[in-house]
Amino acid sequence: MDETLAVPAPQPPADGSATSASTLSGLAFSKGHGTGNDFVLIADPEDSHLISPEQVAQLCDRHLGIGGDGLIRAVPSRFLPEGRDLLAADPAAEWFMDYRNGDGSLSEMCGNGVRVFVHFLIAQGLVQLGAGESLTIGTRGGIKKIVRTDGGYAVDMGPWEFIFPEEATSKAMDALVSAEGLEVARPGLSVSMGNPHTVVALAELSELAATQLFKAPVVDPKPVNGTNVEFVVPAEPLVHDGVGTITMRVHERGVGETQSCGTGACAAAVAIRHWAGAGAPDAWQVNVPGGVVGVTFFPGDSGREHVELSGPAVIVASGTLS
Ligand SMILES: N[C@@H](CCC[C@H](N)C(=O)O)C(=O)O
Repeated sequence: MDETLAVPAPQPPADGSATSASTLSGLAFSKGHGTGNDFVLIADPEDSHLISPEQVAQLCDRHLGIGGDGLIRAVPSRFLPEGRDLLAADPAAEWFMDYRNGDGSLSEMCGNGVRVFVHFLIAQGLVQLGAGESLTIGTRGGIKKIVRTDGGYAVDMGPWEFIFPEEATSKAMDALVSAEGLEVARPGLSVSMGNPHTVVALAELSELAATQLFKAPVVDPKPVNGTNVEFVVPAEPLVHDGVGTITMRVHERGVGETQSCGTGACAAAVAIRHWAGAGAPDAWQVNVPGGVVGVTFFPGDSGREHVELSGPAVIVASGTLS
């Protein structure tokens, strides 16, 4: 489907806090998603659209705006200081994914967003990418390499790391996590995929369904910049034909519950594999409310283990802000 939507342009707040933001009226946008994690997408090849956090929140509002879990601005890396640093390391990283959460806050990384971002660049005619070809882009979480596959895109998300490595290795947990619907606090393990995650394993799918994620779970202690929280149920048996399967729901920092979280799926696979111990597989299928993503661990060229995230990307509609 590709249709034109007319959505009122967000107004700068009355207190003048966004007076430097350019007017968004007439701005072209698209709406896309990756396994139900949905984004407002804006192409800004001249870096001429300063979109304030308040405007991001208005555009992502599901009642008063277009609606989305986040907003992605596609901007040439050369226009941003963080992009210029990446270009110095790899001149191929011409395009930068300027990602914001639905509340306007910045995040370092968005795994589903990367796939949708590349699909958007192709749909806009800003890059050409055939099946099996790869593209390098810049993000606040560093340079990412993406391969176009038959069913979507596979992204080298780079290395994972434990946020509290001593606790992760000595106790296999580093936090207690409480959420509405869970009677007692559960152990969590915090993993960075560039952005922070805390993963909690539950025993049953019925327990996962009973967990209420309309409020942010309480994580104690919390990673310093806050955290996304994944509740995960391992399949029984965990591994089939060399692939581990897990089912996940997520509460995202700066958003709320979403249908999917790519970095969260990677973090969940890291934690469950750690808990499963020696012999756990390197290939994982992660079932989320919005679909299925794949996670694979492989030796990266940085000398550390990298994580590949694979899944679909869809552009739903394109339009102009009225
Ligand atoms: N949905 C994303 C993650 C988006 C950022 C996250 N809310 C954060 O604040 O870190 C994904 O697919 O990874």
